[in-house]
Amino acid sequence: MSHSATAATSVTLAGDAAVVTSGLQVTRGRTPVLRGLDFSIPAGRITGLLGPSASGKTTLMRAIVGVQRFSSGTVQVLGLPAGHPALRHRVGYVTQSPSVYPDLTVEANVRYFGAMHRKGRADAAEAIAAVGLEPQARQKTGDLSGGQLSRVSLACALVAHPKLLVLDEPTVGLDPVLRADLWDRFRSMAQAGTTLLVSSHVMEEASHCESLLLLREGRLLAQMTPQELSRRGHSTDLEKAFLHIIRDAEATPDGGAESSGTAPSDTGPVPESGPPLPGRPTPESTVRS
Ligand SMILES: Nc1ncnc2c1ncn2[C@@H]1O[C@H](COP(=O)(O)OP(=O)(O)OP(=O)(O)O)[C@@H](O)[C@H]1O
Repeated sequence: MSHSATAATSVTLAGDAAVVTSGLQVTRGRTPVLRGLDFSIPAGRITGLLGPSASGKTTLMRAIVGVQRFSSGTVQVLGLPAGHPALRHRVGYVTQSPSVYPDLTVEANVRYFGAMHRKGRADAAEAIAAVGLEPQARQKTGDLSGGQLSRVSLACALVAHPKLLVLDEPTVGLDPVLRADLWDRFRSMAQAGTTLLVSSHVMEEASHCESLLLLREGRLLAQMTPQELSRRGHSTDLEKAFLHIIRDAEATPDGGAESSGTAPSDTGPVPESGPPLPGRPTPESTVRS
């Protein structure tokens, strides 16, 4: 067993797992993107999904929320296959590109998405306050800054009170104060029982998470706590620690992957795929290969 494989088992799962993948393989175009992932995400915690650009973070998130075909393996979300219709009101997904209607006000956008989940005015107001956009509530979304737009998108997901919230780089473009506020918000959501999966390029943000999935080239290098990352990577600087782990993995014969599989063929079976998420006005809301 490789060093990283030992680390991969070292996060203790308390209670139920919100997400469980087994042998997950995804090919996009002709490129094998996820190469056999086996892991669990603990319920009611913040799990960070970290890895270099193009390591497969977005693809993995898409598979979890049910908008990504996979070539083989399984993904269980809150006890159901990813993309199951019963998950529509229970899983929230915020993509990297804000998916909101620019001609509507912030409030109208959030109320629109809230209505799809049978949520009303008070829920919308709460979600807008949670992302610090009360002063902009009556402004047209198209007139907002990039960081504000991202927060509208987040509010549109928060309004549904999802049990699992999947966030693709939610803090990009936010100033340090807003970033800290958002992490506080994520922490209190987790304390209230929400499971959060948050991707980031910024290793410093790993310290806000209770569990980390470290991806590289479509393989799971390790699943560990930030403290373990620091210890195993021999640095309190998590970026340096991650680099150390990557180099360590490169030095092992199997690349240090927690699990790996044969790259699937383009024409391979598609045992499971899910329906689009409802109501997201974005091309992300289609199941694609
Ligand atoms: N629609 C697509 N068709 C073909 N290949 C794709 C498609 N989308 C993504 N890929 C490839 O899949 C790989 C993983 O992409 P993905 O977006 O999942 O990575 P990521 O870790 O989220 O990257 P980043 O941090 O830069 O957003 C990349 O090599 C990318 O080029």
